[in-house]
Amino acid sequence: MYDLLIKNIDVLSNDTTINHAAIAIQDGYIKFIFTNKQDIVKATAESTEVLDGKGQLAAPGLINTHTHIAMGLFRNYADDLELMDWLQNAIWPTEAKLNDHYVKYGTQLGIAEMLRSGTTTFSDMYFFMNTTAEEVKSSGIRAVLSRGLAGVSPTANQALVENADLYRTWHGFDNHRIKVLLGPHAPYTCPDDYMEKVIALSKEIGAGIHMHLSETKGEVENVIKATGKTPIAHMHDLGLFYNGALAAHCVHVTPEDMEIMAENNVAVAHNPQSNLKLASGIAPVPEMIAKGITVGLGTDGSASNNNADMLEEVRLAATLHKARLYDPKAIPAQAAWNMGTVEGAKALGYHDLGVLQEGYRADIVLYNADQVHWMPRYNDVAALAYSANSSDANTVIVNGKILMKDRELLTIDEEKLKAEIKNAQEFFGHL
Ligand SMILES: CSC[C@H]1O[C@@H](n2cnc3c(O)ncnc32)[C@H](O)[C@@H]1O
Ligand SMILES: [Zn+2]
Repeated sequence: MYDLLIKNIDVLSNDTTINHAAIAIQDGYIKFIFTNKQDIVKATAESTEVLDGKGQLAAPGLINTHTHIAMGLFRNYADDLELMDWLQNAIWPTEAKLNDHYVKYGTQLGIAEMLRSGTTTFSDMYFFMNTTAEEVKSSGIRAVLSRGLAGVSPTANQALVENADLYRTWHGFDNHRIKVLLGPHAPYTCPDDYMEKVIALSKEIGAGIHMHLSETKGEVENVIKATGKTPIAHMHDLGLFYNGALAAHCVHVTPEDMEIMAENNVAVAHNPQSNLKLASGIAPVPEMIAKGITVGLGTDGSASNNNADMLEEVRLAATLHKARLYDPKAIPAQAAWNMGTVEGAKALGYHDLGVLQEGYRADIVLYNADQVHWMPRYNDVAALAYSANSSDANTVIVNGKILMKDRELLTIDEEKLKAEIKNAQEFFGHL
């Protein structure tokens, strides 16, 4: 018996579209992709639920490797500022007013937005993460959660305890639908003695690391001034990369940094929209990929993006580097799509996610491809990278479960959510 069969569907598997196929799902995995008519008739009789995918393209769900998802609460709140001004004078004073209630609805807002735009996994770094985990559990989305850690904070040691508790409670939940990492925020908030505690904790409990690194020129200059080394080289010398790491941004990295990253399994979360909007710069992504570094895509928070739409990041990744290098092949459509899916999955430690293939996890988006802006259908990867709208995502499946059907969210009460976000806006007020 199959739990779910999606039939009459075109399936994007790697770089090829398989027409008139059926996807059989069992226990959260893609069991078979059938093309033979008789097999499909038989599987239909053997399935608990059958979805008709007529006119739709099944593609892997998008994977957001770096966000602060509850920051949707501060969307369009403080714009047109560079990173440190934005953090110190707008965001951090406002975040001081956060509590479980607001993080709950901020997280729900982000999950609703992600599901509606075809994202099925997100990697988050924020506060009140037990609440975030509860929202991930109830919504059905996949997530890798890190409790943000700042060594300069009065609650720095308590935050370490909370991150360890988060790991012990949630890591591995629902066949690794939830994973947990440690989240040291950045070199400018985590002094060396604190980083040593983070590394020791990582070794003690076996948790991986997620950290902002080399985001701005100023950050790199300050670390060089203090240590004589770049942030990447300095963190390497402290031992942070003993078991790899997920590094967000890496905009200002040297060829020597890239060697360290490649040799030490440091994966990158590239956030092109946030880096542009905060005027941080453009990460040397083609150069990193050429060195063998795994690069996924992220939105960063919706206060610096200002949305959680991963299809926009795929498009930017495919176009930005062409213009920077005057090279139309710098990041081809397929490479950008892979960064938004299977490469992002690898960056988060999932090696059976991000491709529609037998034996892979069943995180699937059905796009309504029977629309004029998809036609003619020469190349579906190019369509996704260059022509599609994220609202073309019609039905979303995570871990074999349908979370959005015909654009209706099945696990989130959107009317209640919108009312709660209006209340939150009143609470936080204007700057
Ligand atoms: C300690 S929880 C995460 C922390 O990070 C802040 N943040 C949001 N966007 C960025 C960014 O681009 N670089 C560095 N820090 C960022 C967020 O507001 C939280 O305070
Ligand atoms: Zn960030």
